Amino acid sequence: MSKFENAKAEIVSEKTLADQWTRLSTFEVDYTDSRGERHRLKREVYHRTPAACILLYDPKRETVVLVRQYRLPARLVGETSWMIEVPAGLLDGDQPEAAIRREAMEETGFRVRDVRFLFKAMTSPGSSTEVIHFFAAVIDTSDRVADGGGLAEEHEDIEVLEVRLPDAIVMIETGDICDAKTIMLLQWAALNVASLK
Ligand SMILES: Nc1nc2c(ncn2[C@@H]2O[C@H](COP(=O)(O)OP(=O)(O)O[C@H]3O[C@H](CO)[C@@H](O)[C@H](O)[C@@H]3O)[C@@H](O)[C@H]2O)c(=O)[nH]1
Ligand SMILES: [Mg+2]
Repeated sequence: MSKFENAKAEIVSEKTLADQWTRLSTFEVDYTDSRGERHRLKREVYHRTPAACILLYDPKRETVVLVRQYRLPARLVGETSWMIEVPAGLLDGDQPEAAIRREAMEETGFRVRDVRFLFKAMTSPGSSTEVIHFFAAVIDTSDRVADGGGLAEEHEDIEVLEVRLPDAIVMIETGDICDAKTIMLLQWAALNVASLK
């Protein structure tokens, strides 16, 4: 039996603090803790919309397709501003699989054939509603039908990289790759490379 069997949480108020690119709100929650004591908690939530990301793996060359782009928050914590990540994007109202096919094409120029859903994950559950759907697809050089690079009208400026999987794993250790969804997919690839054919 969990210690939270008798715990309870009831939202009593929500106030929007900012409502531009992403809504930020503050909540009051009446929380009855595991000892039966009641407290009023304050919690700020960043209402991120769902997203999807994908491991694109070429088994013949043992390479993964990664993208590099400007990420302001990375710079604010002292990381490089041009982060290396797996292709990813917001669902923008589409189903996760349709969205990741679209993003793979826009960002990398790869037309993916069979897409495998792996899992979904909340990326920062203490403060953000963000849920990312994780996918994998096997690709080869003939699947690259465009340059990628992102949408010019959204000022996306994306570099497409093809990196050998063992080198990408080393880049996690050196800190050259420090994006969580990318680390998760590369580690999944390292564990499951035999099933990617
Ligand atoms: N106007 C405006 N545009 C923004 C802002 N923030 C991002 N954008 C634009 O919104 C678009 C989002 O591109 P997507 O490819 O759909 O999303 P993403 O940024 O790659 O998101 C993925 O990575 C993020 C960082 O790891 C994840 O947070 C997200 O869930 C997803 O996985 C880009 O064109 C970007 O320039 C903003 O504050 N204002
Ligand atoms: Mg993107």
